[in-house]
Amino acid sequence: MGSSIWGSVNLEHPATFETMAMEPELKRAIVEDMDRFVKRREFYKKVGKAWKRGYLLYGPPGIGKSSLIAAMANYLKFDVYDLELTSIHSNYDLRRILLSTTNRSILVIEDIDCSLEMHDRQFDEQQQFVYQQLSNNRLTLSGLLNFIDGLWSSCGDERIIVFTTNHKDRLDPALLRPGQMDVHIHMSYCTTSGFRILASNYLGFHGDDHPHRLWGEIEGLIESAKVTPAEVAEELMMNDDVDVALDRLTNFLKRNKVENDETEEEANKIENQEAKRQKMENHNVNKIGGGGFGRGRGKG
Ligand SMILES: Nc1ncnc2c1ncn2[C@@H]1O[C@H](COP(=O)(O)OP(=O)(O)OP(=O)(O)O)[C@@H](O)[C@H]1O
Repeated sequence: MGSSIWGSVNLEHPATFETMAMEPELKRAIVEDMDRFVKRREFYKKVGKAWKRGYLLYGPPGIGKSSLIAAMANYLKFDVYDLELTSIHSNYDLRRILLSTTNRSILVIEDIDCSLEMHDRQFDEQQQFVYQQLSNNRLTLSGLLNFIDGLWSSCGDERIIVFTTNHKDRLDPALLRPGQMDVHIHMSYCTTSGFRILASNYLGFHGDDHPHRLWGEIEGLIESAKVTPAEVAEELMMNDDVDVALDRLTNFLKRNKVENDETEEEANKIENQEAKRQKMENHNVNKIGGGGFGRGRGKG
């Protein structure tokens, strides 16, 4: 690695599946999937497919997508290449970049929703540029995947490709078809089990062994507060003192819960008003319909 064509990748990222704040079943499913994948050399050869597996990680920023990639790489002992789409200026570039990656590696393409069609027109100049580069070469992201497939079926073994997005709903449906990305991983806001892991990571504190006066309150708030593991981590890192750190976190969660409740209330109000307006409109239409605009009722 070390070449400027690659985005910055922290090879020393300490994340492991033990330190990931994620649901245990989801972690288990990912580990089992990777274990199965690395054992299937003969299978891929037999069916004549590139020995590769694609993962799509989606969820809001700060949910731990980059941390999960690091945990996967640390588990498999694979290298990580973070493909900077902005460094691609032609098919030739793409080919050269891909050929410089090694087997037993993870190729990461982050924030793929930003490099797709321009339907939402929220692109900054750099993203516009990438889009133009891709479309000038008639290369869409699903084309990019096919290109990678073709290349790897001839000269690539044990490859993982990870795409990340904050907005799965904005993706080109072609990318979501089976065969493009094998596993879709939804990463959600911090849960009770996630909080326990973060408290252990950042404070070395295990609530089950030494119940803390705020433990129950935090667990009661954490899911309705809808906060990301990164936000929880930030609060916990603010102080080494467990009492102070958990106090800070409790207040943070309370503030978030109040904000969420208010937003929800506002949304419900708007929804109710809209339903009422719709009902009135239907009522008026019925009235007008019944009142004699029907065909053939004029006096002629
Ligand atoms: N799910 C998680 N489990 C454990 N630690 C996490 C998790 N999510 C975030 N963190 C911690 O919070 C720090 C800051 O979060 P950051 O926004 O960099 O996360 P991330 O992995 O880049 O998330 P994303 O890629 O989804 O934005 C991370 O370096 C990591 O230590």
